[in-house]
This record gives sequence, C-alpha cells and structure tokens, in this order.
Amino acid sequence: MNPQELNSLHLLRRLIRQPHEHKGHAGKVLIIGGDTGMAGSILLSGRAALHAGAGWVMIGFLDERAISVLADQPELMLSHASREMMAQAQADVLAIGPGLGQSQQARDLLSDALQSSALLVIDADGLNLIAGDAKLMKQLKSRPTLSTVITPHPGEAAKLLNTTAEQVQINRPLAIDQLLALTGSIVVLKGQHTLIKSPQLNEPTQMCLKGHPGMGVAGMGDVLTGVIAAIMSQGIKHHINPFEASCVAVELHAAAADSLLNQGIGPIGLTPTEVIKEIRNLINIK
Ligand SMILES: NC(=O)C1=CN([C@@H]2O[C@H](COP(=O)(O)OP(=O)(O)OC[C@H]3O[C@@H](n4cnc5c(N)ncnc54)[C@H](OP(=O)(O)O)[C@@H]3O)[C@@H](O)[C@H]2O)[C@@H](O)CC1
Ligand SMILES: Nc1ncnc2c1ncn2[C@@H]1O[C@H](COP(=O)(O)OP(=O)(O)O)[C@@H](O)[C@H]1O
Repeated sequence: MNPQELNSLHLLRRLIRQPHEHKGHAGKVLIIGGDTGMAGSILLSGRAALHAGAGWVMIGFLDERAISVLADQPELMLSHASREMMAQAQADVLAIGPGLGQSQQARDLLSDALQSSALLVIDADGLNLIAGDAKLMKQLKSRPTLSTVITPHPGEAAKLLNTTAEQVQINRPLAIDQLLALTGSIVVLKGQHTLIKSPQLNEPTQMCLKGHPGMGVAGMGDVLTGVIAAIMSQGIKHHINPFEASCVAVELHAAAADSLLNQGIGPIGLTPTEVIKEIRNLINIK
C-alpha cells in the first residue's frame, strides 16, 4: 500500500478546552534527557510541550549544570533525573532521549521508562541506546500496543536496523515497515516527507508533504518530541490516541515551519524556538 498524504489537522478541534477544564485535563508530561552539553535539547522539548498545551511539563535532567539553562523557562518543573523522581512524577506521558547521552544512568532511566505504564515517546539517544542493547529492545517490544512512539531520523533508524542512513533513505517505506516489525511501536521516520506508521493492521502509512529544508537544524527534532508528548497528554481526556497525536504533531510542526516561511522567516536561519511559537498560533486557530 502506498503512503497516504497526511491530513490530520482537523483533529485539533478535539483539543478545544471546555470552560470547566483545568490542567489535569491536559495531562502531565515528563521529559528525561539533557546530559553534559545538551541542556538545550531538553529545554527545546520542554518549551515545545508547554506551548503545545500540556497541563504540566516536568523535566528530569542528567547534567546538574543544566539548571542554569533550564531556569530560563520558569513554568518548567525541574529535577535532577533519577529513577525515584521518574516513579514519583506519575506522568501521563514520558518522553525520553533528547540529549540523554549513553551513560549507564541513561540506560537505567530508559529501562525504567520502558517498563512504566505511562505513554512513551522515545527519541535521539533513547533510540541509540536501544539499538545496541537486546534487553532494552525486548522491553520495548513488550510494551502494550499503541502506548509507544519512536521518532528516529534516518541516522537513528539506520542504527536500529543495523544498516546505513543512505540505505534507509533509498526506500523509506520499506525502512518504516522494518522499524515497525522490529519495535512494535508507532514509528515516525523523520526527514523530508516524514512517514508515520501504526502497528494496527490496515492503518495506511501517512506521509507528511509539508515542511522544508529550513527545518534541517539542530534542535528541530527535539521540538517535535515535545509536541508529540503534549498532544498525547491532552489526547487522554480529549480522545486523541497516540497514533493520531503523532500525526497531528508531525503535521503541526511542518505546517508551522511553512507558515513562518510564508511570513519571510527562513528557510535559512529558521530556529526551532520560532517554530514552537508558531505551533501555538496554529493550534489556537479555530
Ligand atoms: N541543543 C542541543 O543540545 C541539541 C542536542 N542534540 C542531541 O545531540 C545528540 C546527537 O544527535 P544528532 O541527531 O545531532 O546526531 P546523530 O544522532 O549522530 O545523527 C546524525 C546522523 O543522522 C543522519 N541524519 C540525520 N538526519 C538525517 C536526514 N534528515 N536525512 C538523512 N540522514 C540524516 C546523518 O547522516 P549524514 O550526516 O551522514 O547525512 C548522521 O549519520 C542527541 O542526544 C541529540 O538529542 C540534538 O538534538 C541537537 C540539539
Ligand atoms: N528537508 C527537510 N524537509 C522537511 N523536514 C525536514 C527536512 N530536514 C529536516 N526536517 C525535519 O526537521 C526535524 C529534524 O529532526 P532531527 O534530525 O531529529 O533534529 P535534532 O535531533 O537536531 O533536533 C525532523 O522533524 C525532520 O523531519
């Protein structure tokens, strides 16, 4: 079956807030990552989750010095990452990977995340860790259907599939089928014309035709991770399942970059921070 053009923004209507709603209706997101030199990645994911509407955004950072960067956004609830804080947070959605690094601590946190009952988004080093570790892969495969989203770029996809980014790019529909068979997760294969596939039978692969090469800048994927987590957390009470949330988030992210381009912002020099604010604008268009 050929991929189908992604057309999911009508689902945004389900996010409309009723007058009685409070932050509990928008859900609690916990993002784990930000090891040495990579606090920026987790700040971008956190800000994206906040501006895309999560009720609470909590950050568990690995590098103690990250606090000086993260303090820039006081709405974020900040803690040093530990297995205890992860368990106590009782997050609805856990997102793990941006700037996570590949230390033993990172591996332990990922293993706990894979065994948690929260919905899960795995990106970046979360995927690199799983690629090299059969036990983590088994934990991933054992998760309940539709509870997990993985967001590899072609380099991360290649590590998971034990091939090269070039091979992934030669046949992206084949690569996403292989990633789904390998992991049992909802797969978002990033890059030009991002593909999204659900483990549910008969669900066609979705292809996002929006977006542009101005999005090729470090941190743009971290924003997507935060947006997926935020739509998933709102979706719990607003009836958007994790596959639908992934579709909406990918399309919003790319549509925001297109919208900025139409306003003369980018492609060259477009920043993930600008995209975050434009995503909020698009979510609130009725
Ligand atoms: N502000 C911060 O703190 C930031 C921190 N960050 C953190 O840094 C860590 C390293 O993550 P990373 O993605 O930068 O490097 P890495 O995993 O080695 O990937 C490169 C490989 O992937 C490939 N490839 C990628 N995209 C492709 C495409 N569209 N199409 C084709 N190929 C593509 C690429 O291929 P090639 O260049 O050979 O064409 C190369 O092989 C990680 O923890 C992350 O969270 C970042 O989030 C940035 C902001
Ligand atoms: N040429 C392009 N066309 C459309 N989207 C792109 C293009 N290049 C990159 N992107 C998008 O930008 C984001 C880059 O993510 P990623 O490579 O994970 O960045 P990082 O890890 O540095 O944050 C993805 O959502 C990807 O689909």
